[in-house]
Amino acid sequence: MSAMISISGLHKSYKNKQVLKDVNLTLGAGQILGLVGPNGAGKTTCLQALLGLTTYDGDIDVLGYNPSKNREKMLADVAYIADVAVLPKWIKVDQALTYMQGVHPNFNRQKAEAFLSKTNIPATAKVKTLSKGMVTQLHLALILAVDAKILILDEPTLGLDILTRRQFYAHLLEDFYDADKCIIVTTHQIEEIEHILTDAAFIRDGKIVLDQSVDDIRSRFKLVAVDNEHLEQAKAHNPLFTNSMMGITSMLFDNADPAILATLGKVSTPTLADIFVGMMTKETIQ
Ligand SMILES: Nc1ncnc2c1ncn2[C@@H]1O[C@H](COP(=O)(O)OP(=O)(O)OP(=O)(O)O)[C@@H](O)[C@H]1O
Repeated sequence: MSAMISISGLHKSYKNKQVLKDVNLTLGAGQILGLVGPNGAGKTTCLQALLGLTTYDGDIDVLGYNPSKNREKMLADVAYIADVAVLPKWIKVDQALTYMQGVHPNFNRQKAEAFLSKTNIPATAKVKTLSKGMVTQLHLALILAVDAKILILDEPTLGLDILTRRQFYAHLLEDFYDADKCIIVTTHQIEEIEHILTDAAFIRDGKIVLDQSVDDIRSRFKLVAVDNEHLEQAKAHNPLFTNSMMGITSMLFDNADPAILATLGKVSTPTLADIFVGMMTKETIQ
């Protein structure tokens, strides 16, 4: 797999505050990476560096371009969407298409119109008269009509209801994604994007604390509903996270011996959200 995006030794500080600390990430065709972290972890700053929107120290290569030096050329093949609330309320649907045509060299207006013709969105409607779901569809039409190799989504579904959030990701897979493209999506709500990700990177206080394929993550971490008589024994195996609820104690283990875990209780594969909570609550990070 040759890299479409390569970030190495990325550091960023605002005044005296270091907000990105030695970030290293690589992404190739067919990968959908979830960059997940709590508020203020550095997700947006990382994407801004990637897009050449902020200064940084370190090396970033996007499709052979250095974003801080060749931003314009790079953006011909990169589509970037911040949260969908950024569409101005006063703009009409057809004006939004004209705007995109003006700013994006690879925007295909016919493709956007064909997508919109399958919705109930009138071309002359102003954004402020559309429901949130319709705004999402309009946003999708704008994204999908950009013939980009890389799609960068920063909290794309912030403020949308659960149905429209799900619809957004379903369309993304059906209408944008293919094996020649890659996508980075940031979110706090990992449970909603877990099913579309091939890879996940967890970021905490500007540091990447986990970066692996979802398959590898699922085989590395295990959740055990520990039998009461084995609690002390289980603790001795250093669980990453322990949660007791309604008389059941669940422990999350990282890279533990499956044969030992099986003696402690019922073993299952945790969701990425479970692992995220475990990694974020851990006091010290190796
Ligand atoms: N322009 C700026 N000037 C000073 N500090 C900034 C600036 N932009 C971001 N920061 C700081 O950098 C850190 C990372 O911010 P960033 O927006 O990248 O986090 P995030 O993970 O995207 O957070 P959220 O999920 O809340 O959007 C925060 O501590 C933030 O206060």
